[in-house]
Amino acid sequence: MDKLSITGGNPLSGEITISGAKNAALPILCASLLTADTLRLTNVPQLRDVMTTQKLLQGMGMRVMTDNVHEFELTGASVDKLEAPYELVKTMRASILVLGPTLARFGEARVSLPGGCAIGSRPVGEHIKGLQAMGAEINIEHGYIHARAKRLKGARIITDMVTVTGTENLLMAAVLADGVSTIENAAREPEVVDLAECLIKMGARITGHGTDTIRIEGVERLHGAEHAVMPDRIETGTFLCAVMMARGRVVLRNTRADILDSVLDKLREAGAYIEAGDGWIAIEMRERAKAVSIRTLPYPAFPTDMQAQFMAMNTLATGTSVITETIFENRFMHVSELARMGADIHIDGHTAVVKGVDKLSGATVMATDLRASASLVIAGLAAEGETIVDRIYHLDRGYEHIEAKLGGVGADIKRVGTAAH
Ligand SMILES: CC(=O)N[C@H]1[C@@H](OP(=O)(O)OP(=O)(O)OC[C@H]2O[C@@H](n3ccc(=O)[nH]c3=O)[C@H](O)[C@@H]2O)O[C@H](CO)[C@@H](O)[C@@H]1O
Ligand SMILES: C=C(OP(=O)(O)O)C(=O)O
Repeated sequence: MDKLSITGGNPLSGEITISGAKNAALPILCASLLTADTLRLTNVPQLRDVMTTQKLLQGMGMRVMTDNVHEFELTGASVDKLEAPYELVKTMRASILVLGPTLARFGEARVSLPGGCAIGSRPVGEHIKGLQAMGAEINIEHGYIHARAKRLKGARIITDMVTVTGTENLLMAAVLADGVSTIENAAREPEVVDLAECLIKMGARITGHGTDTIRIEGVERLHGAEHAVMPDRIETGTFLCAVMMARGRVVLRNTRADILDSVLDKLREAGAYIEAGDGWIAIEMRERAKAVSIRTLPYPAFPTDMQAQFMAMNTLATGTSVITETIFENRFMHVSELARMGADIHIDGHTAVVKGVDKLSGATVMATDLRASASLVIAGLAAEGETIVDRIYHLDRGYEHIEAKLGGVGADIKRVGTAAH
C-alpha cells in the first residue's frame, strides 16, 4: 500500500494548477443518466472517486469514452441495469447520486444504502423523503433502496437540514418530473450550482440555484451537452493552507476566489497576504500564522471540508483557536494524529481547542478520511524531520497527484510503496 513521505522545512514557491472539483464532477457524471444522448465533460479531475463513478455507470450500461484523463463522453442510450451495488457504494458514498436520475428517467432504481463512514452516520433520509413527495414508492430491503414511479410528479420539498447530495439528487429527479418542483432549504454550495448549470445546458428548466429555493419545471426529456467542471475550491483551500504552514509564495491557477470568501477571510485574519484575479489566487506568507477560530456551516459560511486543514494550520499558530464542527458528528479524526506530531489540541464535544506550539515533529501518521489525510500532509510540510502519511488511498479519492503538485512548488514529498518502509 502506498504512503507519502514528507520532509518538512522547505518553503513553497511557484504555481499550482487546480483540478476540477470532485464534488461537482461526481453529480455531473451521474447526470449523464438523465439522457440517451452524449454528455461531454471537460476539466474532470483524475481521482479514485471519478474512476469509481465511471465503473458504477459502466456497470449500469453507460458508454464512457475518455479522450484523455480529463475529458469524458458519456452516452446513456444503452443503460439497462438500474442498480448501484453495495461493492461500489461502500467505497464511495456519492454513489447515492445515481438514485434520483435513474428513477426519473427509467421509473425504477435500486441503490445500496451507503451506511456511515469515518466522519459520521450520514443518513440519506432526506433523499428518500423528497422522492416520496414526488410520488415514488420506496422500499428498503436487504440494505437496498428500491424506488419506483411511473413518472415522478412535481412537488414542494422542504428539507429538514441543508444537504448537498440530497439537494443534487432531488434536483436531478425533478428535472424530468411532471410539473413544477421547489426544493426549499436547498444547499447553496457552488457544486450544486455547477450541476444545475450543466442540467440547464441539457435542456432542464431550473431557476434559483445558488439560493435556498430552487424551482424546477419538469420537461419530457433532456439532451446531450458539453460542460466544463468547475475548479475544486477545497483543493484550492488545502494548498492555501499548505503555504500558510510551509510559508513562501504560490500562485494557484484555474481556480476561483469568489467561491472561497469565508476561507480567504480567515487566511487574511491569520496573517496571509492574498491577491486574486480572474482564474487565479496568489498567497504569500512569511511569518508564523495567528490563531483563527472557525465554525463549520453550510455555504457560504466556512466549509467542513476545510476544517482539518485549518486545524493543522492552527497547531503552529501564535495563540489559541476554537474550532467548532457543526456538520458532522465525528470529524475530528485528525486530532489524535496531529497530537502524535506534537500538537496541543483538546476536544470537548463538537469543539476543539488548539493551542499553538512552537514546532511539530515528523512522525508516522494515518487517517481514516480524506481531509484528515490532507491535514497531515500539510502538517508534515512544516514539521521537523520526516512524516510518513499512511493509508493515502483516502487522499487519492479527492486529490489529483498531490505529491506532484506540492513537489512542483518545492516541497520534499514522495510516494513510496510499502516495501520501502
Ligand atoms: C460528494 C459530496 O458532495 N460530498 C460533500 C457533501 O456530502 P453530503 O451531501 O453527504 O453531506 P450533506 O450535506 O448531505 O450532510 C450534511 C448533514 O446533514 C445530514 N443529513 C444529510 C442527508 C440526510 O438525508 N439526512 C441527514 O441527516 C448529514 O448526516 C450531515 O450531518 O456535503 C458535505 C457537507 O458540505 C461535504 O462535507 C462533502 O464533501
Ligand atoms: C467528505 C467528503 O467527501 P464524501 O462526501 O465523498 O465522503 C469530502 O470531500 O471531504
